[in-house]
Amino acid sequence: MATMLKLDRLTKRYGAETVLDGVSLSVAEGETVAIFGPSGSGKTVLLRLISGMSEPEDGELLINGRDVVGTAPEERGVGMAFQNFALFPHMSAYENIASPLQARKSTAAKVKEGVDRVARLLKIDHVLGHAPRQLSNGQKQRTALARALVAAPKLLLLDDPLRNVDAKLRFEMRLELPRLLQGFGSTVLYVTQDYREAMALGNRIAVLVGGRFVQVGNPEEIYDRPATVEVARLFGDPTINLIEAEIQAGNGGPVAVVGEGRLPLAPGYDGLVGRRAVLGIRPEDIDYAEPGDPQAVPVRVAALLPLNDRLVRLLVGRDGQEFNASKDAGARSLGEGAETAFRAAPTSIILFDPATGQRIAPQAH
Ligand SMILES: Nc1ncnc2c1ncn2[C@@H]1O[C@H](COP(=O)(O)OP(=O)(O)OP(=O)(O)O)[C@@H](O)[C@H]1O
Repeated sequence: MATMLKLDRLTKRYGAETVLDGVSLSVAEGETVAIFGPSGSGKTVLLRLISGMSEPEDGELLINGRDVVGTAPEERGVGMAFQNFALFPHMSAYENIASPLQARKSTAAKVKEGVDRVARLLKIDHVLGHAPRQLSNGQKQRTALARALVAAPKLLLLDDPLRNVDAKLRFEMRLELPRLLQGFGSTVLYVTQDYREAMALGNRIAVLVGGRFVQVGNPEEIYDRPATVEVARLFGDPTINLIEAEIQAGNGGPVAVVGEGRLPLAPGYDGLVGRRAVLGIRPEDIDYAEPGDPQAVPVRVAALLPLNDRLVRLLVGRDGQEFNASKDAGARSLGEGAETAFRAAPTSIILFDPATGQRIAPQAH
């Protein structure tokens, strides 16, 4: 598939601060890549460089094979929608959406056809006559999105477009948007601070931390095999459990010593025996065992916390170490104060180097 966007060692500085530190990324035509990272990591700056609103200090930026550094924004064929909606207040929703087509001097009939089509898709066709102040936040956000989509740009940049909408609409849009974007055939860069949104919308996710891509991969890859402890912590709610432990040789293979318990590891980790590692165990991967089970970690249920549709148990080991567990306890009665033990399927345990934070891949067996 053709490459629509290519960033090569793109660097942006503001004074002494390097905000983007040599980022490289190739995006295929028709692909949606979610740019995900914490606040201040450089996501908006990156979109501004691609759109031409600012210029890099170093590196290359190609759109459709053409080097666009130094070219005007309107020559780049890029559409944008931002988190703050930025609608023209004195124009109706219809006129707002129509403005990019009118700027191209399309005929009135073509403009109407284009606006009606996106408005229907985004379910705002009944409010096209309203001024922005007469629209709900969700409708404003959809109007801004419609305006970005109407000109069918080859490359669409969306900067956290759902940040300011309520939770219910955000949930709906998370489900709807991928289909919608696909329908337009655009290549999309989608900036978000919400890992769920990144996972739902991105064919791939580029994780931006401190102006660098720390991992680029598909959602499953990043969730199951995070490149670093930092990436592991950014994905998942409750946050992944991180436990530093010594690796020893057990009867059937390597085990991690956690408090008074032992957790069996995948056989590919037997090269780590005698070393320390950070274990990453996702709350949904924690299973329960009998309190005396030698292949589990004895804990007490310290608290029960409802989270969305689940119940999260805060487990405390004998040495005071805390763990979050979100799996259903099945027939076990694990109320507050219950004594139990936990285990996790060896293949679900992710290991990291305690010094560098990098993931340690299991060796093939
Ligand atoms: N025009 C500017 N002048 C100086 N510094 C800037 C400018 N624009 C951005 N920065 C700095 O660049 C860094 C990255 O900002 P950016 O807006 O890209 O973050 P972000 O990842 O989009 O964050 P958020 O998710 O909160 O929107 C910040 O430290 C910010 O202060």
